Amino acid sequence: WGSTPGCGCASHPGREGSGEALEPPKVYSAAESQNTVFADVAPLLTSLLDGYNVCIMAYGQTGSGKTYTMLGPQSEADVTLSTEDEPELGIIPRAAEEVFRLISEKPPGSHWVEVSVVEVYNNEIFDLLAKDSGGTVFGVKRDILTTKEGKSDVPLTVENAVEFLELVDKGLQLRVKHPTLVHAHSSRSHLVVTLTIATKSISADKLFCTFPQQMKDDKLIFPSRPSSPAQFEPTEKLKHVKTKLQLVDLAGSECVGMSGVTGVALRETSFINRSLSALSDVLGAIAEQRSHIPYRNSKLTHLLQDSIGGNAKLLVMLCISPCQKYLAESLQSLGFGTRARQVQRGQVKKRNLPVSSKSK
Ligand SMILES: Nc1ncnc2c1ncn2[C@@H]1O[C@H](COP(=O)(O)OP(=O)(O)OP(=O)(O)O)[C@@H](O)[C@H]1O
Repeated sequence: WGSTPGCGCASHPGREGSGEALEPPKVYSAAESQNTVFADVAPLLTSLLDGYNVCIMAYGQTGSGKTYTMLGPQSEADVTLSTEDEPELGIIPRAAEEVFRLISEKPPGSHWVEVSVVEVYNNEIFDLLAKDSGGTVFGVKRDILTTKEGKSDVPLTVENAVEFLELVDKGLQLRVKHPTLVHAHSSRSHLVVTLTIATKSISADKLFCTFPQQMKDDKLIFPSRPSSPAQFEPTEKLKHVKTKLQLVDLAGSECVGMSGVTGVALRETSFINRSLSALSDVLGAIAEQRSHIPYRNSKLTHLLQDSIGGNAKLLVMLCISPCQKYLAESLQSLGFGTRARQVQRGQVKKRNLPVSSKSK
């Protein structure tokens, strides 16, 4: 059937809890360009370099335009993010380009980027970038290794947006897709692309230095002695502060009667619907400020814990079908969006300041 609107509404919990009224959700028509949508998304990426974890996710019924919104047009024959489709590229490639542009404005060597591409399929996490001994990429099942540093998967370092796109392309070849009655190229898994930005930073009690410094081998080098008494260790070891951008193309919420799935696909649908309902429960628990947030009820919410809970900013793109036939599904998606907008948190805290702003 005809394609869908890249309809989206944004939830910015970062402003909530401050008593400030929320902006009404933005609505985009099907004809709106990817460029216009991204122009509204881009400011959130500045927060990433300011020390916040950020999550941008697309939610909606199967076939409603989530993959188009997050990645760009995909066909069975070609799932690559071709630069020929540049005007149609979605949020993920554009976000990577913007992150590297922002980093290029920082002191050389002060930031680096690690990437992981995983899919959550039937409540299991598969690393789509893992290689076998011959160097061939294949999906490997992973456990979530959540640590205090927020490292929850196995990342690779990338130097620029082109390297990033090459990795995402490789991962996309392995993503599980099956035809359904609603969508011929239906994604059967949640795709989670994570960019971890590591920033060299000094500890808070060593912030008095106001003269030029350089970095070498993770040490601060001071070219001359300060005139005031030493308020720092000249060879103070730098801390690496990590913030995380998680870009999520969720599998579609699906009514079995409509999609006509049976067998393996029916099992997939059941896992998809259960994990989406776990995600909704987590947002509900955060919104109600419950003491226990059920992140561990599904691998999806566990994987996203750092970027939807705690000190994080979340943007939800809701994809809504223009077809009257799918009214019930559209209302269900709007219900999810309403829940996301109700999330109330205290003042969002930055993880730390990057070295460039601290040393001014
Ligand atoms: N705004 C748009 N402009 C042009 N084409 C679009 C737009 N949104 C979606 N499409 C097209 O509609 C079809 C379905 O979109 P898409 O694959 O993004 O759906 P989906 O929500 O990811 O589905 P599923 O959950 O089943 O994977 C695709 O052919 C896609 O290219």
